[in-house]
Amino acid sequence: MSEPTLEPQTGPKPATAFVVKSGDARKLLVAGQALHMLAGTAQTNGAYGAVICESVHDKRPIPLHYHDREHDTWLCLRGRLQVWANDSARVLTEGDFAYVQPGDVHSYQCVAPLTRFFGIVAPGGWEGFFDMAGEPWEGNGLPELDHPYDFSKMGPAMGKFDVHPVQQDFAPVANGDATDRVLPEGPASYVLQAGQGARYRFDGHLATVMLNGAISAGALDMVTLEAGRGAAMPALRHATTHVCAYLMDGALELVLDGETHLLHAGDFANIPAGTAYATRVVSGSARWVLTGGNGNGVSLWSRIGTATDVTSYQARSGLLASEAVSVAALEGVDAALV
Ligand SMILES: O=C(Oc1cc(O)cc(O)c1C(=O)O)c1ccc(O)c(O)c1
Repeated sequence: MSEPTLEPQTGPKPATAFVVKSGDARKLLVAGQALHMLAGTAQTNGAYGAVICESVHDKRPIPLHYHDREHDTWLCLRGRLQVWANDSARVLTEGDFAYVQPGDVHSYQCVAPLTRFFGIVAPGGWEGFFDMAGEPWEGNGLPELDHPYDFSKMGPAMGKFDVHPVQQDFAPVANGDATDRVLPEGPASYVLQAGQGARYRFDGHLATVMLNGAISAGALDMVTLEAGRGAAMPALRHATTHVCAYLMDGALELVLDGETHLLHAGDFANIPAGTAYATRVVSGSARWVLTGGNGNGVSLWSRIGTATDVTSYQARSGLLASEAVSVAALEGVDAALV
């Protein structure tokens, strides 16, 4: 398995399986925010770009804008992240998620000290915006609030990367309501509060669907998984779906293409289509997010699991991991037991 090459992406390169340990990704400074470039279009076969974004505290929101084709997501990991979408605004805290569909006007601002989010933008390629608008950031920690930033790069980058600024007022922020606790049934921009969404239990795991293909027109599936020590998934492989995993809490053993990795909070794994991968929780509990693009492979969780109202994972079945997955349940899903 090769090491990640997260240099600016200039052309297609084959996607490889790799792990990026917390803090080891290439970093860019864009308008006071530090972007950790986890995977780009070359590593994901065009499916999406994956970043961690952190800020000491943004002075102002990103200008209101829309994209013709990009799907934007924010999963708040720490602090307070204000997100505007069309005529509404919410403050996200840890575990809250927001999705904005192409064409919808949006913005965001990190509004508490040291706010951090995991972001996926689909399809891949848009993350080149950060290379064009930003500068390399080698520092540990974050830039000071008054760190200089050359704003002259922002306009050309917006012009090149499908960012259409919109002159309108920022909506006032409102508290979340019941609509923030359910997934929309079709294409729509929305906020989903932590732990809400469609939940499924599967052999000691609790899977919470944050985004699915019905909402994102097939572009993305995102699922948060939580499980206790010993919970295991058998080796699976997707024919077309590109998957990545980002660990939020605990420790997870990941067997990736036959190589065993121990992931801790903040670690990221890139899992291209065709790569066999299996997971086992090796701490008291663990929580991670799986993102799938270029296919519906990550939707397997809503197919093999049992829909539930409970909000925590349950005991394991005691079956071998490979016996717990019903092959029939995978029909129509881009996932196969290895
Ligand atoms: O960083 C994201 O977006 C932007 C940041 C800027 O400094 C200027 C911009 O115009 C944008 C933009 O969205 O166009 C970003 C990062 C991560 C993520 O998941 C996103 O959805 C957006």
